[in-house]
Amino acid sequence: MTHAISIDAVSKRFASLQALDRISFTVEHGEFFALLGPNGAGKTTLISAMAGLSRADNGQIRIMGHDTVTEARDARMKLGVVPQELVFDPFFTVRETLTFQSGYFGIRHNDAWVDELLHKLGLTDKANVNMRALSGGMKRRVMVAQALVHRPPVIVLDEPTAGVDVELRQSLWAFVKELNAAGHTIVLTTHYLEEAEALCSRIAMMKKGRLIALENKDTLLSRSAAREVSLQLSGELPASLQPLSLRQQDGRHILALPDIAKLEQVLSELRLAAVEVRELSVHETDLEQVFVKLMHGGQA
Ligand SMILES: Nc1ncnc2c1ncn2[C@@H]1O[C@H](COP(=O)(O)OP(=O)(O)OP(=O)(O)O)[C@@H](O)[C@H]1O
Repeated sequence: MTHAISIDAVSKRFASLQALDRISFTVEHGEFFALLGPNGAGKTTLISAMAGLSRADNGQIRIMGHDTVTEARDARMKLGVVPQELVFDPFFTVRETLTFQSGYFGIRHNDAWVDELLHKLGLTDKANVNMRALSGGMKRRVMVAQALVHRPPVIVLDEPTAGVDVELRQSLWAFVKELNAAGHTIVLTTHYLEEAEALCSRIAMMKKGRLIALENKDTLLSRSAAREVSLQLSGELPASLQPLSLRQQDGRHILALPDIAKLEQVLSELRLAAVEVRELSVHETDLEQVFVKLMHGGQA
């Protein structure tokens, strides 16, 4: 039984920097998988190796069973990568860009699928506009379309929502969810835990070239209170909220917020007790801390 993606002991070094250090994991067919990590963790380097754009020093990567080095073309045909950077030829129209990309994969007469992609990504009325005349968000959509011209079963999105407005973010996720529901395997890299939480079933965390954790989302969430609410109050914290209290800090009460809906309950308990909220802020627990604590067996 092949995996959608299999990464086995992959290492890569740039001069003295160990960008990937014996990374191993698999992604199953139809999975929605998140790859998280701070800047410089090695996510993009790993994606480049998956796409055959760069070569690992050691180890093996297979896409739908095809080795990215010895069966590079087959592996590439099975994979669509939405790059982090906007890479395009400014003089081509959107349709030309997608038609050329189809040609790159040896696909002719791809108009019906290109039309469908344009439609799904809200680009139909931009089909004949030059790339350079598009807004950043529109260019980002073309990057997504470009990654899909060859109908790849495995799709990797490298921080597709960085610098993207809320509306595009939502429509992009709706589209990616649709692709996943249709059976595509999705790998998403992001800095945002919330995005990974909302979309993915498993979450991997990289740091300094290493895979430091790999968890089912539900396991991860059940083992960590990922959010906290900090409250400055006019009076005492009501007894009913004591169980949520984590600590007091600079005159503020810090409460655990297992899910955002709990905030409503916190506020209504305060109202009932006639305690006024002078200041309120919600913080994400740093994901890295969550993972590191999990790895060391502690509670986050
Ligand atoms: N071509 C290269 N030459 C030298 N060093 C490189 C090269 N490409 C990446 N690196 C280095 O490898 C490390 C991993 O970079 P990479 O871009 O893979 O991280 P990332 O996890 O994708 O980060 P980000 O979230 O910022 O995109 C970084 O320290 C980076 O500077």
